[in-house]
Amino acid sequence: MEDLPGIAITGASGRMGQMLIKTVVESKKARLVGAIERKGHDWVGRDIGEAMGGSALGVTVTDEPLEAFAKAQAVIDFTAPAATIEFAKLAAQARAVHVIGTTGMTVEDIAQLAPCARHAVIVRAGNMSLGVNLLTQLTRKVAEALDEDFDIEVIEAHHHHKVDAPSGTALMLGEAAAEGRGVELNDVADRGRDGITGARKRGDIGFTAIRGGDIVGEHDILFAAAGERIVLRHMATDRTIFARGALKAALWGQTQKPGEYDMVDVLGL
Ligand SMILES: NC(=O)c1ccc[n+]([C@@H]2O[C@H](COP(=O)([O-])OP(=O)(O)OC[C@H]3O[C@@H](n4cnc5c(N)ncnc54)[C@H](O)[C@@H]3O)[C@@H](O)[C@H]2O)c1
Ligand SMILES: O=C(O)C1=N[C@H](C(=O)O)CCC1
Repeated sequence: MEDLPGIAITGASGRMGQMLIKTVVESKKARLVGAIERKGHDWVGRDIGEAMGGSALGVTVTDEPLEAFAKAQAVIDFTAPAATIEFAKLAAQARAVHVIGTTGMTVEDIAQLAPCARHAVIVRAGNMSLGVNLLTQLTRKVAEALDEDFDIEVIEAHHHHKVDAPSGTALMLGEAAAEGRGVELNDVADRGRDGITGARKRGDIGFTAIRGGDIVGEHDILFAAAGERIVLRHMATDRTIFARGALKAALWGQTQKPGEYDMVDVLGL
């Protein structure tokens, strides 16, 4: 048991944090060594298992990430952009693999990860599921095969707590479609239409975000032309798909050289 890679989970009380704790505890390939929450959170100082309403797991929730990371071989981090940038620096210091599921990071945020990736492995993806990462490949292929007579729209739906839009997954799919077309997503993305927008611009990739109830995550890539439409769809019904992918990335990262990777690397797609 002591030989198994030790995993620290940030944002331990969150929707994904709790799912990750369960996934690591149930795994025969890893052990839970740390649970981190933000300063002032009422779970700090409590056993994580008891705080989650179950039996004690022998891991106390801490607000001192570096202490927890120093005991870990990997950190799995589904929190918020500002927290993730700080965690990247600390994971690099601790030489721990940093698996980042956090979405809503800006280009400037992401640029701050590069110096950390000189010292430690970083695996980052807006979606850690096998299905979505496979779908990015299909999206690229379909976009490559069709010309701009087909309008591309990415439509996503998530629960009403989600704070960022478009979702990280929608942006991954948009990137894949843009790559297939041989264009830069930044040059063609049409986000947040409202009012008299004018007619749709040929070649644009549009994004629509729906927020409601407890939707785990749904993504459609629509290719719409005169007289026909193709729709590629992924529907997540359970957050375990993200947690399992993240744990797979943490284990995969143990044998990699420092650098930045994504789930396509992990899954070998
Ligand atoms: N990549 C994926 O596959 C995937 C899947 C699901 C969610 N996500 C992303 O993961 C993130 C979290 O989603 P969620 O639904 O679990 O949100 P959540 O709000 O339920 O959880 C976030 C947690 O992070 C904690 N946190 C914030 N700042 C912190 C800090 N400085 N130190 C320690 N903890 C801190 C919060 O207290 C909270 O417990 C979002 O960005 C979401 O989009 C990604
Ligand atoms: O619940 C969330 O938040 C999710 N975020 C990711 C995204 O932004 O795409 C993955 C799906 C769930």
